Amino acid sequence: MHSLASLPEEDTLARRAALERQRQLTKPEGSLGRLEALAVWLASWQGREIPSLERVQALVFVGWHGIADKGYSAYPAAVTGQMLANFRAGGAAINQLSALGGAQLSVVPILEGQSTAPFDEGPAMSTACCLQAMQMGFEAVDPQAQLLVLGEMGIGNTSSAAALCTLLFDEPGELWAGAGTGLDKAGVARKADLLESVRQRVAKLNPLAILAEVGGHEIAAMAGAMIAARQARIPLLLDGFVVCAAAAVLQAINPAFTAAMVAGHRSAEMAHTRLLERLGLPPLLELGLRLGEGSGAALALPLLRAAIACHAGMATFAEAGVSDRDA
Ligand SMILES: Cc1cc2ncn([C@H]3O[C@H](COP(=O)(O)O)[C@@H](O)[C@H]3O)c2cc1C
Ligand SMILES: O=C(O)c1cccnc1
Repeated sequence: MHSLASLPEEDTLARRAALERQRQLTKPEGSLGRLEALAVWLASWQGREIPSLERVQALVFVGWHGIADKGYSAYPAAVTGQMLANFRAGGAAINQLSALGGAQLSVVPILEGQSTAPFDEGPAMSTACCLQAMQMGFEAVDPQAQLLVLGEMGIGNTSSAAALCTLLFDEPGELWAGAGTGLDKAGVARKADLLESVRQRVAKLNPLAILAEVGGHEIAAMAGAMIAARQARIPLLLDGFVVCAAAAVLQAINPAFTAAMVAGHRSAEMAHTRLLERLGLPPLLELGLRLGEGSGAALALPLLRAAIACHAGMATFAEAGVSDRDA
């Protein structure tokens, strides 16, 4: 996975060309708002003045969590494997939304049949296991993809993601505990206690050690995929709280990671707002989703397509014979 200390930069020439093109298109400067920035962002990471989204990859990683047997999710741990079958049969939300957004979906179980250890007792994963899961994610990325959408499935993984945030930012667990699949108030309070006890138990660790300590296999795989994408300069569309927690691990290693990321949506999971602020990423959509699977990112894909459609298809002032403001 090479060094994470130096990451490839965006293509500043492509960026400048895209900015210049935006200036010449037949609209008041800035009038397409974030669509303009999205087109320029895609151009700068794809390294071309006019970006393309013909080849979009959606990767959903599935992981099994030891903590899921301890009542921190509203649903039983068995749902993880059952949903894996549902993804394969085409029956999950992400199957519909990735098809609608024009993404090629792959579902990748990470260390199937092997749960992480419950992190209330000790480390969730060994370092070797964490690296293995990261490697699986790394290798799942299509090097030719023009954009990557990541998603996850794993009952218990909002506890894992919240524990990651608690340790990465060294903040009280109650700031990061949310309802996940639908815990009630008492359930969320118990989840906050879990996070706080982990914070007391675990000494200050580096970000990768934190990932092994409280992460899930699918979260480690997402981190690996994010590294692969970044090293290939593939821009990344983020989903909800759990995907963003994987991104936070990388941001803690190198803050430059987030430059190639856009947040597809703000999830209804309470702490996602706080996490997006920490990542410095304003969300594109806010629809009250709290599903995961990459659903919120897939839903934002048509916005990126709209940005490119305008960027690529609009006439310039010169082409259309329309007077520019200084004329
Ligand atoms: C049927 C079903 C489908 C899902 N698809 C995603 N999740 C989401 O819920 C889980 C995290 O929430 P918690 O930490 O509360 O368990 C993850 O699997 C996540 O992807 C689902 C959950 C369920 C029940
Ligand atoms: O925001 C998310 O990613 C999320 C929220 C609830 C359940 N699973 C995922």
